[in-house]
Amino acid sequence: MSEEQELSKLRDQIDQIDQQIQQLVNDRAKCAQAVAEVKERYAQGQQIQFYRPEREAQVLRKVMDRNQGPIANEDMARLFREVMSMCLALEEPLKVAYLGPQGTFTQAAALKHFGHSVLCESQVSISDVFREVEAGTMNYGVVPVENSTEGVVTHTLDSFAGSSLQICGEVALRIHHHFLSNTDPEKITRVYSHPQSLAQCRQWLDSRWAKIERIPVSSNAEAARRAASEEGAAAIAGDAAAELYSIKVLASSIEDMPDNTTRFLIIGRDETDASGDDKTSIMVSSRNQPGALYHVLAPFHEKDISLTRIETRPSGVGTWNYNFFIDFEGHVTNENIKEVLGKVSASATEVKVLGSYPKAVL
Ligand SMILES: O=C(O)C(=O)C[C@]1(C(=O)O)C=C[C@@H](O)C=C1
Repeated sequence: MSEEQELSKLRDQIDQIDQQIQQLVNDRAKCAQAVAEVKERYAQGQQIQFYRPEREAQVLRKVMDRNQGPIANEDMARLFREVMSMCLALEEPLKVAYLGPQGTFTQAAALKHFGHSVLCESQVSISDVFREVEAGTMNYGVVPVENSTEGVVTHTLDSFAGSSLQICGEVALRIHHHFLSNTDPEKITRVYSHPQSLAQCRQWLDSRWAKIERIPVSSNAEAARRAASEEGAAAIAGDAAAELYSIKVLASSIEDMPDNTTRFLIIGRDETDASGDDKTSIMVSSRNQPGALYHVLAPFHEKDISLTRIETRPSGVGTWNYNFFIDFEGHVTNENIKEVLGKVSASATEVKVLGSYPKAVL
């Protein structure tokens, strides 16, 4: 057989398989439409929850568990992420608010979590994301909460104190920063970026661009926007911003820590059912007395529950009063978690469950 003949035979096979995949994807979409009809039929005047974070996590975990390759587990899960996103859009086109502007890592996190068939709308501040979701103008919101190099995003944690919103998911995103400019490198006099990104690339800048001015701006996307149009300016930003503002990548992945990762939270108005592999976030206000944190944490140790994060923030009430933000493994409906929370409540002035949600799959 000639090369031409061999290729033609294989391409015929690919055409047939594509036809089957297409048919099956549409069959799946029809099932999702039928699911929507059932949800509507049983709604009884209640707000219908078309988006089901726990089910989506289960579907993606199954995809990864049964995957045999040669396509990598994560790549296969991303494909199904998009299929499910399209199916959900047939049930209800979701509106998702994110900390903008366009081209930020938070937008990338929103798309990674929900897939590309949702309507993403950028917001100016974290408070605006909370407000839009609380008001019901947007179905869900995406906000950054912590970075592996720079630590916690305090504004996000503080916003939970006065909000009724629930965390219904988390996304982790590897953050790659690039040094961008459309100017001749010899003529670069300043670099714009968000303060956290400047900090995350400090050593790289010190060693290569020690003499240029570092100018903090409100977002990396804003940095790229300015650098794209200003002579002598550079920006530190990610792929999406570089693409959006057509700005050249002079050096890529310049972050000081190679595993630089940011974690984002998905916030919504509803509680999420258990998916089988969940996390819970709580906020504990405690009395200003010796051993306060010990009494809050001891019940977790007694029940052998893994804490994944703990942050302390001034409560804003009186002086030297604190809120502890604690993340741990498990779902509020698990019996052992209920017991632990009962004990924590006994030693605290307030325990607020910020949400139980599936651990990030992708
Ligand atoms: O199982 C459901 O409740 C569905 O609506 C179906 C489906 C899916 O496509 O698999 C779609 C959206 C939900 O977020 C979860 C899953």
